[in-house]
Amino acid sequence: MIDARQLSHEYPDGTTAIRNITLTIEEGERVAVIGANGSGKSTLQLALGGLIDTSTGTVEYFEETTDAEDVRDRLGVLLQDPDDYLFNTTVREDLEYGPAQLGMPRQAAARRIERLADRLGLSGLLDRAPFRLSGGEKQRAAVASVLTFDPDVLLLDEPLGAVDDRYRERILELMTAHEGTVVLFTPSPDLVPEVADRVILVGQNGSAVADGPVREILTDGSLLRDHGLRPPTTVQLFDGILDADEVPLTVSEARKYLSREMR
Ligand SMILES: Nc1ncnc2c1ncn2[C@@H]1O[C@H](COP(=O)(O)OP(=O)(O)OP(=O)(O)O)[C@@H](O)[C@H]1O
Repeated sequence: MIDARQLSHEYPDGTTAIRNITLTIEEGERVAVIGANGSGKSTLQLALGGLIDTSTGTVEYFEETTDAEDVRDRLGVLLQDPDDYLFNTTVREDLEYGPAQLGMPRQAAARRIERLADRLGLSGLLDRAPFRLSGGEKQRAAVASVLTFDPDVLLLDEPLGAVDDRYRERILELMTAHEGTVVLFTPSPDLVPEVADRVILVGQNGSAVADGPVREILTDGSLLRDHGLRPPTTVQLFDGILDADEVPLTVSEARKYLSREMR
């Protein structure tokens, strides 16, 4: 789906944000790109989404093209700042924008928007001006706006930062239910096992320092700490008590483990 070769990017002020990153993301994969603040995740997302011209390297999409504009309708890129998505007069218009750009039939688009608005608690806010939404509402509206046109690949930069637990669950469910490929960029290892089966760790110098199965990377405390992160809370909790191959990665796995043990 996405084949990136030797991506490096230096911003005009001389900051090198990503260094020589090569990665391939296959159809249907669920990948989390993790890294500390400033490690280069957002820059990598912009590069994979074809929104910056990197200093070096190429990205090939769907074995077809290296020009993201040719496949814009197949890429759902959610940037970190919801304000980048919400620029129309009302939330409804923002949600209608993507499908309209792509020529989706009006009725199908309306049904999709209604369903997403319902799932994300936006139904009562559709006629509101986006700048009059709360931070979490804006983020939910931005998530809805990339899902409206059902892209083959979702590239989501921290889609959960501002939302409360109820909508966090809903967004995770929508990500899990998405039939295509999902790439989540996040500084929070805790989130990763909820959505991904593969992790790419970006080190603080902007290079990809590890790429592998979720359990292998998230239970490697020293690797994560070396790059400014910590293992998920449950892994920390069971550190030294359970082996890496049995340690619960999520709260629900931990509950199952404890209820079995305490029976
Ligand atoms: N427009 C810019 N001009 C100059 N430097 C930038 C620019 N945007 C980001 N950087 C720098 O590039 C590096 C990588 O930033 P990036 O936003 O990609 O990191 P990140 O991993 O997404 O961080 P966070 O977790 O804080 O969102 C940082 O050192 C940052 O200061």
